[in-house]
Amino acid sequence: MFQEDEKRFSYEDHKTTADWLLSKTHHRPLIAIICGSGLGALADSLKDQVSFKYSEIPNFPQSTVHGHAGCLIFGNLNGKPCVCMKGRFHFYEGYPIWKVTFPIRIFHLLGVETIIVTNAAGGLNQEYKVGDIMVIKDHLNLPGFAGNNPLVGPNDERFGTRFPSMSDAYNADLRKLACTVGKELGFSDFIREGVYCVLSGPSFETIAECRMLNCLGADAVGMSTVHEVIVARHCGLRVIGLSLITNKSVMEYDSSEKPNHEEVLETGKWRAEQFQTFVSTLVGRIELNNNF
Ligand SMILES: O=P(O)(O)O[C@H]1O[C@H](CO)[C@@H](O)[C@H]1O
Ligand code: HPA
Repeated sequence: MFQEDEKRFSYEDHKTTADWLLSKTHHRPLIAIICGSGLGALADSLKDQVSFKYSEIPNFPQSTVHGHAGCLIFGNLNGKPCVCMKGRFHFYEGYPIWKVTFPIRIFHLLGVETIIVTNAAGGLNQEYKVGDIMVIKDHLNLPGFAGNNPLVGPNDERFGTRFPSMSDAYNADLRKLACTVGKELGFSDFIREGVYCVLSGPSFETIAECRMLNCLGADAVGMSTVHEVIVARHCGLRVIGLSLITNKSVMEYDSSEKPNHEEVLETGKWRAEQFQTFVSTLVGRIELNNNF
């Protein structure tokens, strides 16, 4: 399970990447956004863009999944200075978990205060429909139960404490704001609040696994986000998570439905405009430098 043959990045390695980026752009982002599968169009709405391919950024991993372009984009969204990952890294791509979460500490060193983590997810909650947007209330870190937590290993106090709390992982004020913004936009019919569960993937869940996860309290399931959130909270970032329900999890043995990545990307395209409006309006309303 652990892929620890590579040397971990030190604090200084992270500084090298952050300083390189700061020397190449005049932008000083306070909000970071991670685009989930098929949700990369979100990054295109940034104004005054400065963009870097992951391949040109020192120490950055590469995106290998269809629907994850592999660009870091700086710019303004609804008047707020942002940096946007158009493409994230997943454990199933073969990266050690500390590499999957590497960009989060870079955001921290760039001066980011708040992170918006988005993903595509399967809907376990039987009331959820394809196209619903779930504001993440909490998570289940199933790989973490087996010791796969991105904070395993030596702790560098310059990033954060050895034992960070996760009981407040998803900021309550931001969750409330997201629900208010959803109502104001007339999106109430498809805005939900629920629990996201991460699995390592890349295989989708079996029917028995979906049933089990739902019994455990998960409303949606995916293969990302949680590790990023743990590292973000460790270094003091404020977090809001949004899942686009791209497919219904298969819960019945007589169903002929099969989850697939094409459907995930298609739903992303179908909901793209409203998803962008939602995130952009939310960004416009986030208060910055407020000592949360
Ligand atoms: O979580 P994101 O990156 O949005 O992608 C989700 O979609 C892919 C499966 O279709 C998996 O990578 C899953 O995690
Ligand atoms: N399962 C896991 N990850 C996913 C799914 C799913 O059904 N849909 C999108 N990402």
